[in-house]
Amino acid sequence: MLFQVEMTVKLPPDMPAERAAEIKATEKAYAQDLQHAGKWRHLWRVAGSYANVSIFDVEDNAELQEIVSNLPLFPWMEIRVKPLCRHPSSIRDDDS
Ligand SMILES: O=C(O)C[C@H]1C=CC(=O)O1
Repeated sequence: MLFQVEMTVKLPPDMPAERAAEIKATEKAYAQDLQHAGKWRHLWRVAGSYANVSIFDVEDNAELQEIVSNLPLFPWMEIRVKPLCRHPSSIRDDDS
């Protein structure tokens, strides 16, 4: 199942820079592992914002919940999820 997930990160301004850097490094490793595993298909920065638009390819809602809630930045994120399905006018034969 494909989902579009929009994540907006709002770190507290008083979080020490070293702590923020540590969380971001852990987040990067987690995100890259999921990309290598094919679960996190696309990861795009929203220009001008500390936000991303991502496409996840997961088994079901429960797997998406598991992945997203384990993001190291999850406590400081606003997340919006939209389920996706194929568009009848798409010129592609599959969801690539
Ligand atoms: O930077 C972000 O958009 C937040 C988060 C998502 C992947 C990652 O490495 O950090």
